[in-house]
Amino acid sequence: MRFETEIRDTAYGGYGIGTFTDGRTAFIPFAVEGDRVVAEMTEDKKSFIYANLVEVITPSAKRGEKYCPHIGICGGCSFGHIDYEAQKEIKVRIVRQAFRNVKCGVPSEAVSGEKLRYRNRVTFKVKGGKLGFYAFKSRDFIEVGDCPLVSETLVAKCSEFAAANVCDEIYELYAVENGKGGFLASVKGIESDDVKFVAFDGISGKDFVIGEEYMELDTPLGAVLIGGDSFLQSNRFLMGELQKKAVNAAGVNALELYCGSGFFTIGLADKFRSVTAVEISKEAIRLGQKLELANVRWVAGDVTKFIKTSKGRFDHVLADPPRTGLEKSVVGFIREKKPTTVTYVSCNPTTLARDVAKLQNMYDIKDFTIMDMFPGTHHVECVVCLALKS
Ligand SMILES: C[S@@+](CC[C@H](N)C(=O)[O-])C[C@H]1O[C@@H](n2cnc3c(N)ncnc32)[C@H](O)[C@@H]1O
Repeated sequence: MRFETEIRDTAYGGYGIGTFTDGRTAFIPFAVEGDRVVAEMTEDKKSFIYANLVEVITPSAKRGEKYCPHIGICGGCSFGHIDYEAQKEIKVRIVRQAFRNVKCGVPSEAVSGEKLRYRNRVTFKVKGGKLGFYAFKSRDFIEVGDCPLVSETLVAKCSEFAAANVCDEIYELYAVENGKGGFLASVKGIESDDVKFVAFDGISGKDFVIGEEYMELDTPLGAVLIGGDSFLQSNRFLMGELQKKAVNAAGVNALELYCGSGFFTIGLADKFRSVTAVEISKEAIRLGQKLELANVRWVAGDVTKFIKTSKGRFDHVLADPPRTGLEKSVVGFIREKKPTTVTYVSCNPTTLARDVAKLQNMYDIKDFTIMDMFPGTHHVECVVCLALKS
């Protein structure tokens, strides 16, 4: 069913918020506050609805120049239709809304860098030798050839790879670069055994590894190692600033939870007498160990299991969990261990605010930074530094 509505707000997830004919809230992707639009209901969720954007009748002043012909179709750029200054303003507001029940000052601006070509890692879908993505909320392959969020060298390398590894099935190509000519990739979802993968510096798949397994990434705090499969901060222009912000602490014993292959650990190792770094990915831990940091104990395992047996005393905890945030037991562990300082790095303001709220009667927020690590999308990174109340 089609309806016309004014877009009054923009939600986390990148949806414009309008009103359905019966007064219920309508979430409309690729619409932005200030638009007047025609939309079509796609999902009835009882208390609200989802709708597709059919036509923009009056465009909002917050609409921006289209930097890619696939905006509005591709599932990648949920904020791609919005002017960049407005994107940042909306993200800051979303963080402030998430923290409305937490007593603390939330910054009024986001730290930002380049808005295009910032990504040093990407997951393309590849079909018939062509690069693409899935369309928004679907499994329909759309050929893109390029993605303006991804560095030109990485796109070129992925195109070369796709052309050399033609397959009728869609496969997923995850690729990373280190900015000094190194590339690694992993491929997934191949149903045919006939394809022999070639043409990359290092590539891993379900049952094979060809070439290099890892490479060095230079960071302001030293070189770390990254694999074709392990987590890597994806904004090459801002990752250094994030790293310095996250390790801005000092003391005796630090505990780092969700440490990946050591992007923050190298900084903590300089500032603390001992560091315990916990991560579920064995590959990432193996790469961390290769850094040979004498005062770091690497623990491969689930954080929730680690805290059950940990007897250590820590004066600092750094946590950088996935979007789901900290498990209840991890928040409980921090409350029980009472480290003097806690740094929480998060890519989801909702779970961040939920967890900080549970710590706020014991901790003061000493520093809060919002970083726009993901221009063109609704995602936003925050670093919150907490200090134990005296
Ligand atoms: C946002 S990434 C941060 C990685 C690292 N701090 C960095 O900047 O490269 C989150 C990490 O948590 C790890 N992880 C997810 N669930 C976990 C769990 N239950 N226990 C331990 N590590 C986990 C993931 O493998 C991933 O490396």
